[in-house]
Amino acid sequence: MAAITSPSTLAISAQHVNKIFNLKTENEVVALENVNLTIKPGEFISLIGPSGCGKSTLLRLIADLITPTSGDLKINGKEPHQARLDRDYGMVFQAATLYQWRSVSKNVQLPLEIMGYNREERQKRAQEMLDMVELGAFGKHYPWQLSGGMQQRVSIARALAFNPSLLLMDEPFGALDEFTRERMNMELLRIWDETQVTVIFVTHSIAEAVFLSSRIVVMSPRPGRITAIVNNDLPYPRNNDTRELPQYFEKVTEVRELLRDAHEVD
Ligand SMILES: Nc1ncnc2c1ncn2[C@@H]1O[C@H](COP(=O)(O)OP(=O)(O)OP(=O)(O)O)[C@@H](O)[C@H]1O
Repeated sequence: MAAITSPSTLAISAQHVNKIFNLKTENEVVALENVNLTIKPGEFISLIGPSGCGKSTLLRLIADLITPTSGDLKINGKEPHQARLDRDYGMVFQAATLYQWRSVSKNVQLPLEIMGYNREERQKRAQEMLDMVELGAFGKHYPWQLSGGMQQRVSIARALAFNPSLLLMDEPFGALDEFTRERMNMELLRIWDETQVTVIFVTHSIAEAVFLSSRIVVMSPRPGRITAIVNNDLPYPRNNDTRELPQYFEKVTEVRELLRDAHEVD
């Protein structure tokens, strides 16, 4: 089931969003302070910043895994809870979180099973998704028979199986070697282009953020704030040649300096 969104609706609208953990206790942590961010459908947004600046917290607020302490947050114009019920997003984490005792195809089918698709529909859709991530021949394999990069591709196939309008990714390639990571970056851009999904991507890597994103959200810690939003007009489609462009290096330097400034404020 596709998440139906009118083209004019923002994918994400965050206005004055605050998140304080352990409010009014001695362990109080201001994880996010006055976050204002709007994301249009089809954008590729990276969240970047040092450890503890609230990147995962922002993603978890969007996914309705936690709720804001104050402020207004809408997903496709809806409350996060409603967006969750409507399955507006799929999620991919750093660890592939696949069920080792289920075949690759059965892992991709899992959300469809929960949503009540019949067996034939599930199998057809899982095969389409596995073809998309170039694992069409691996449906009968088990996750433990696949490399880390292949397992993450299965996670992406599963997250997109029910055609969500948003894909939330929390350091999905952080555990992969540099070479696999660069290949996965290119695969992800191809999938983004094919599906037109809106991506929100958490990363520690400046190079990854610049290669992938149409905009980069720079954050600083204690309290977690957005300190800059960088437009990235490097042309798509991007490929290995993109990484050699002078504009690519300029953008990497720009983001690095913004991160350094954000840290110095701390
Ligand atoms: N459930 C929680 N209870 C208390 N504090 C929390 C909780 N979750 C996160 N925090 C705190 O909120 C702040 C932001 O954490 P968050 O995990 O969002 O940062 P991050 O930028 O994703 O970090 P990293 O890059 O290390 O994953 C941190 O200070 C963290 O300790």
